[in-house]
Amino acid sequence: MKLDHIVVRYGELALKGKNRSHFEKLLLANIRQVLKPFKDVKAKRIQGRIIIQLNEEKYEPIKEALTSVFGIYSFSLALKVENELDAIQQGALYLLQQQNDVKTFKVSARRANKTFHVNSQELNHLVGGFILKNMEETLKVDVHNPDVDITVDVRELATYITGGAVQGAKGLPVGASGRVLHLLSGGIDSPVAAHMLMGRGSEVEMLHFHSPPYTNERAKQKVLDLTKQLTKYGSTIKVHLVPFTDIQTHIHKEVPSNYEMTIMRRMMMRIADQVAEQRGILAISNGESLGQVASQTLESMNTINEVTTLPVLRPLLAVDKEATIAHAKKIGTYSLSILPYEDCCTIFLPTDSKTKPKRKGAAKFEQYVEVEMKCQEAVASIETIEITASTNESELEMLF
Ligand SMILES: Nc1ncnc2c1ncn2[C@@H]1O[C@H](COP(=O)(O)OP(=O)(O)OP(=O)(O)O)[C@@H](O)[C@H]1O
Repeated sequence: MKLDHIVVRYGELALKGKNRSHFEKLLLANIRQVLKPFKDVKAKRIQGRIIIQLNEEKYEPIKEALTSVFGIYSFSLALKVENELDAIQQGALYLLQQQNDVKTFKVSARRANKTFHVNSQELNHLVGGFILKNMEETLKVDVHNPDVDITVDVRELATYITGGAVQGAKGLPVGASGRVLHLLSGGIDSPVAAHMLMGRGSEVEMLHFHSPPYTNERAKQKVLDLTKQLTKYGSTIKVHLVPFTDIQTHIHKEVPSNYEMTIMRRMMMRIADQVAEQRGILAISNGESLGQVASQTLESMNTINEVTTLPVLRPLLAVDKEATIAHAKKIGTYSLSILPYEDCCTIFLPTDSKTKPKRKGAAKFEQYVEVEMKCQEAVASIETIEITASTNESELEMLF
């Protein structure tokens, strides 16, 4: 006997009625994506579960990969046996024998296959009784708080027996809620905001503005490394790199310093709007949090938002910095984000940025900026890179 299967359960998905099959397919595709580095595994859908066959692959690294995938409620290492009472009893006994220090247990049987001749209640008794007969006398049944809960899941073609579940990332599978164009900098906040959107089923495409030679290759590399880290959560991610030097130098020359930041952000937002339109994306997102810096006041958001009619999603709007940092540490982006780098927003950074810029003021100073032409040029020069969970270090470096 061999514990060489994983049973994956999904929670919220089950609530989604007619969309269920679509979501299941997405989840399966996302699971397959993160399992790509493991050559020997196979994942398939069966009656409300996803079953992963490990073959010769080890469980631990696969467990690690699965805990990140949004849409998984929980999963368990499982023993697959024939739909026969004897095989189920032997399997459950074997599974319990693999565990250390077990004083109490219970059996939770579920019969998705109603043609199986024993119902769930009877199965609990028959399997529990068999275990008690064949284990030491000190072992007891505890239905409320057992050391081990043996689940027996009788499916159409086979029965899966498990002895405990690992919590999944929950949420919705990436892609279930459409696509969002996310403004990704190399800072702490925007990767966290992207991760939160992914958790609600959004597929994110990244838009990053860089200004060589003021920002260097390492800054670009950092954004790709952050994106690569985010692919762990269940999808491939496209990164659109926008050359921004020309626009920034132009603004720096033509606009009074206290409106430079606002006009620069409006240009970013216009470019995002155009890219979203081209790609059929319905919303833009960023890592802004209310009141954090000059550009993140309500007045500033109001003035910057004016240039797009698309919804601008701000998952971190009401989140404290401390909580954002804790989140970044949890998802593995923090150590990358704190590496020193030059963001394009910090070059030529004026010290007198208006914290309460007005729409009228912005429109007035934009008269001196070739808004349309500069945005079009920038959009035409975008470089797009697709990153997957299996893109390795050397491939990331070769992208340049
Ligand atoms: N170079 C950039 N490319 C794309 N988006 C950017 C860039 N710089 C900033 N942004 C977007 O604007 C938001 C606000 O940026 P800002 O520099 O004001 O704040 P921040 O606290 O440094 O944010 P972060 O930690 O996400 O960099 C970022 O969260 C990000 O969504």
